[in-house]
Amino acid sequence: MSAPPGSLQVRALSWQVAGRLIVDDVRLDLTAGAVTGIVGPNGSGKTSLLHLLAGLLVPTRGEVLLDGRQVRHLRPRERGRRIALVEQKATTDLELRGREVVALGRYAHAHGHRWRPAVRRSATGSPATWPPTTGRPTTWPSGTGRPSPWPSRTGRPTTWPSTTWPSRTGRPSPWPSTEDDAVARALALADVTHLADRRWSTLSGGEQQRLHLARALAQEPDVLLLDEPTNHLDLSHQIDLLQRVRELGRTTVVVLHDLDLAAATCDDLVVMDDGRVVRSGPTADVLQPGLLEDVFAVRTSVRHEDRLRVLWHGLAAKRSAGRTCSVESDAPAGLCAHLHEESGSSRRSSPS
Ligand SMILES: Nc1ncnc2c1ncn2[C@@H]1O[C@H](COP(=O)(O)OP(=O)(O)OP(=O)(O)O)[C@@H](O)[C@H]1O
Repeated sequence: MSAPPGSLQVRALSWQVAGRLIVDDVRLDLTAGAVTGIVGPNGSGKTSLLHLLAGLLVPTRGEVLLDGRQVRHLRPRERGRRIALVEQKATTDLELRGREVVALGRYAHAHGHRWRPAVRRSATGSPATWPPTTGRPTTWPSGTGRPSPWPSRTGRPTTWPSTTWPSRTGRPSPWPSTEDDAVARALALADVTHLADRRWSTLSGGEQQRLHLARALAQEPDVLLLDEPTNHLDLSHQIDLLQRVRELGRTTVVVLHDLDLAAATCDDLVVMDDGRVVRSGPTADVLQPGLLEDVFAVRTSVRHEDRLRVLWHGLAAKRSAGRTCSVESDAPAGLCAHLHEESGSSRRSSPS
């Protein structure tokens, strides 16, 4: 029996911008179908790593392989069919309906159009024009200074795709009913069918976030990349969304800040700090109070009850400068050696 699609290998991956190493020599093996959480402090490089996995950033060194093939070398449409990314922030001033937002996820699947605008690369390596490599808008106009506005001013319909599809000649060709079915399926999977006819600008942050998930599901990807998908959701919707994601059985990489939610959801965890992976492996092995205290500067306990739980008890002593583990820090002595070993670098260890 052949292996299910969607295994990801990350080989010695680094990304540098403006002279600063943001992602530093990351090596990971993500099993097809597993849910892997990425946790780490603000600015530790989680989003950047996710964008490298999606092929949206050009690595300075190293590579990402999807089922043995370099993600960067996949044709945009194939990448759009195989990898879906839900961004942390995505907004638009366009008056799209919920259904149209989800239909954007079908771009890479729809047949009969040959329109292929060029993708320019900005100096930072981010896509500068739409469409992105994942086959849909990677970042909508958001004022973040990253990719440029979508859609362009070339006269494409602003509400596209709706009931028509732009043909090569500019005449609308029918939007296939199979596409409508796929959109309806994605709306149902994300439990947002009731938002299909709502205007985007009238939706709450949580509703928009759940529609973003539906858009990604409409891509029917092998790999689902989610950047803080629960940050606008109430507790019940957080649990519900992550359960739905688990039930999909797709290779999923999800950035989460809530360690307890990560404990409940993820098969594997990757802990990042300062651009590096300080620990990765099965969730229960990774979630150790000593490691969490050193990385997050928070005192925690980890319980194996009906499920794995992470409880926090308060702030730990301030981390030493540069997040290094030093002999003066409160971290257990063994942890320095561990971080040294895991990172394969002396950067985290104090000079002896
Ligand atoms: N294009 C860029 N140019 C300059 N610096 C950047 C760029 N992209 C990211 N950075 C910097 O890289 C660091 C890591 O950013 P990233 O968004 O990957 O972190 P993160 O772990 O996802 O953070 P958060 O938890 O706050 O979302 C940050 O200090 C950020 O300012």
